[in-house]
Amino acid sequence: MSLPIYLIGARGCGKTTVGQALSQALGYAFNDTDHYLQLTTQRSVAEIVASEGWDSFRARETESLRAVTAPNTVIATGGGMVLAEVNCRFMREHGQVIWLNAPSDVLADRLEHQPEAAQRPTLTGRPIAEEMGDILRERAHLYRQTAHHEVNAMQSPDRVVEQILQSLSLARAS
Ligand SMILES: Nc1ncnc2c1ncn2[C@@H]1O[C@H](COP(=O)(O)OP(=O)(O)O)[C@@H](O)[C@H]1O
Ligand SMILES: O=C(O)C1=C[C@@H](OP(=O)(O)O)[C@@H](O)[C@H](O)C1
Ligand SMILES: [Mg+2]
Repeated sequence: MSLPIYLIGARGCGKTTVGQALSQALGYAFNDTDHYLQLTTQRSVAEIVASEGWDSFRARETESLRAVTAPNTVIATGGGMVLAEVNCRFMREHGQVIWLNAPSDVLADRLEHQPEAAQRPTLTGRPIAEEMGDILRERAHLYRQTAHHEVNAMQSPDRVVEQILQSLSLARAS
């Protein structure tokens, strides 16, 4: 039995994409807190936020984190998971936490190509490039202090997976 692996980081850093590939590489299950929420509520993130507001979405997100936590599982979290200290503590106590780090211009570029508006309603009302700059300024310290390992997310998904595996095996060996 191995501890769950949590992927954290801002929108567009690749948590969902890399998480699926990492789970296959390890032979683990895969889960995603946003997918879990969509499945259990039958609503998109945008619909939940529009009808209940962000505070309610954040409360549901905390419940999802607990619900999807299981051994031998890779868990892609939503970008705002670290906003609640209780979530940060929970992830550090229950598994290995990996931060997929990329600069705001790279994130904005990915999100402009693949906005997935139902999954990512605006956080600030500002244009995406400015929004991602604001978000990283606000959250970078939370990602940094919550993560056991930081990985450069500006590489191909396969390379990111390799780097994560390397970080985890080095951690096990030491
Ligand atoms: N390492 C990567 N290199 C290039 N594009 C990526 C990478 N990881 C993810 N993407 C692309 O960026 C977008 C957001 O990826 P996603 O996995 O949904 O990110 P997150 O779950 O962190 O918001 C998708 O279009 C995806 O194909
Ligand atoms: O950064 C955020 O606050 C959010 C990121 C989204 O997930 P991804 O990071 O998977 O896009 C989703 O949870 C929601 O729109 C809020
Ligand atoms: Mg995602």
